Amino acid sequence: MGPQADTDAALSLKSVRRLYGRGLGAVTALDDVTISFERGSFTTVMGPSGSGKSTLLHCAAGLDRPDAGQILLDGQAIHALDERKLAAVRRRRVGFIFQAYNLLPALTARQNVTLPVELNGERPDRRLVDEVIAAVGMTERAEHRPAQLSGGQQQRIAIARAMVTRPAVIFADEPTGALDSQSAMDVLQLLREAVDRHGQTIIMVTHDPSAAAYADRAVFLRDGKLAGSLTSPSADRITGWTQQIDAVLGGGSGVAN
Ligand SMILES: Nc1ncnc2c1ncn2[C@@H]1O[C@H](COP(=O)(O)OP(=O)(O)OP(=O)(O)O)[C@@H](O)[C@H]1O
Repeated sequence: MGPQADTDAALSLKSVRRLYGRGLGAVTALDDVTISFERGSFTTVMGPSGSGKSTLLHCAAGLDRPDAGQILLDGQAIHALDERKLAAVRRRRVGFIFQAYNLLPALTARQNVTLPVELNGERPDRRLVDEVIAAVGMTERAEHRPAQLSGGQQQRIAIARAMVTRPAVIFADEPTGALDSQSAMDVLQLLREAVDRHGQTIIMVTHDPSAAAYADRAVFLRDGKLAGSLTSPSADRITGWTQQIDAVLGGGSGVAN
């Protein structure tokens, strides 16, 4: 990549640094990170606890601001925006999927899906809402409230909610961390379909090599730096790669926990 961030990518970070605290206690959570995410690609971000995965996600999604560097989201420079403009970026250009689903308990599944559209001051397009609810296999249960749904079903609704604004990037933070293995596979398959059928761009943090194997690329962070990447990663290759960098750099990576 040249000296500028990649304007064609869905998301591009150039020399991004994020420091927490000052003086002797300062922590460099992101240390000169340069990386691009192509449109319509599925990337997983891996690395040991404290390596900077959440900080990367938060800076890239406009939830946090870097101390240095550039971040282009859907071609827009977001690294220097004020809080009001960043909030607009979060509402319109990104979708979020969290480990704890984060659905509103008083709303039905369908109302949870339409909420981001309404928060943007727009009227939900019924056909699009039906389409995303059908895409996650929740048509039959769309009028249920979250408490009446299993964890896997709640996460499917969270995926529909993330897709409904047709964001440039969906960020998923350990989306299968609270699910049994069958529900986890269903959710990962849905994320894969969002990329393959709908051209969605997804960036997912996970510790689980078998979840990471659904992605097109796995990138590894270590001490706030990019430590390498694998394309078309299999769970075995991810585990092997992790053992290799541990052997070179020393210490446990925690990736396979
Ligand atoms: N608000 C904060 N204030 C101070 N230090 C922070 C803050 N947030 C993160 N850090 C530090 O920055 C580093 C990176 O943290 P981050 O949460 O990004 O790691 P992570 O890879 O997501 O870890 P985990 O897998 O445990 O969630 C860690 O050393 C962490 O302690």
